[in-house]
Amino acid sequence: MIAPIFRQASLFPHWLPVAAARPAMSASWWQWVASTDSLTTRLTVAGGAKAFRVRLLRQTIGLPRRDEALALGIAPRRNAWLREVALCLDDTPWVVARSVAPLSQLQGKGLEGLGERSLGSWLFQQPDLVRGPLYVTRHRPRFVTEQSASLSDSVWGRRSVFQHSGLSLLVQEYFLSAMADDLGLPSR
Ligand SMILES: C=C(O[C@@H]1C=C(C(=O)O)C=C[C@H]1O)C(=O)O
Repeated sequence: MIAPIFRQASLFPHWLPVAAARPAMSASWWQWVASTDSLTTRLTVAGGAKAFRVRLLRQTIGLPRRDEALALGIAPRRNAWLREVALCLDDTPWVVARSVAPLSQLQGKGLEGLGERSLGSWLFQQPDLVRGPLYVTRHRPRFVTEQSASLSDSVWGRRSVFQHSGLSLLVQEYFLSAMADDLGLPSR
């Protein structure tokens, strides 16, 4: 039984440690949200015969949101590298993601030229990669709301900070209703 406090996104804190969100989550969604290996690989496998593709929505230099700067431990009014993508199966977005990194840490990493290649595929090839704790939200991804209603129709969102060779990268991923529909996953 799901505790009543979790029924409304407005009563669910913006970001909760993943273990604290577990009572509100079905076992099937837990398998996705609490996983710490490559989401790109998981989506490719779950998609079966469907083609996996990263659709680049926006890659730019701009101000992080305040909560993003806090998560990275950087000054909120400093420009950062921002990347927003939709992870699609047969052109249907299943996940939207927004990644943020401090500009000063990007030198020599080659991320500017990543384009529609998966950031995850690159990250998980790095031998010294360390992933920080996962946090979960029921709120929708605000960064895509102006672009399309279906891109912001999320079931769960999660985020964590990756560390690799002096780079801290905040990766935020929102699992969309279209993914739940295609995979027959529950509404929560
Ligand atoms: C972190 C991963 O990378 C994925 C790919 C992303 C991209 O290309 O921008 C963004 C977030 C992820 O969903 C992963 O595969 O686990």
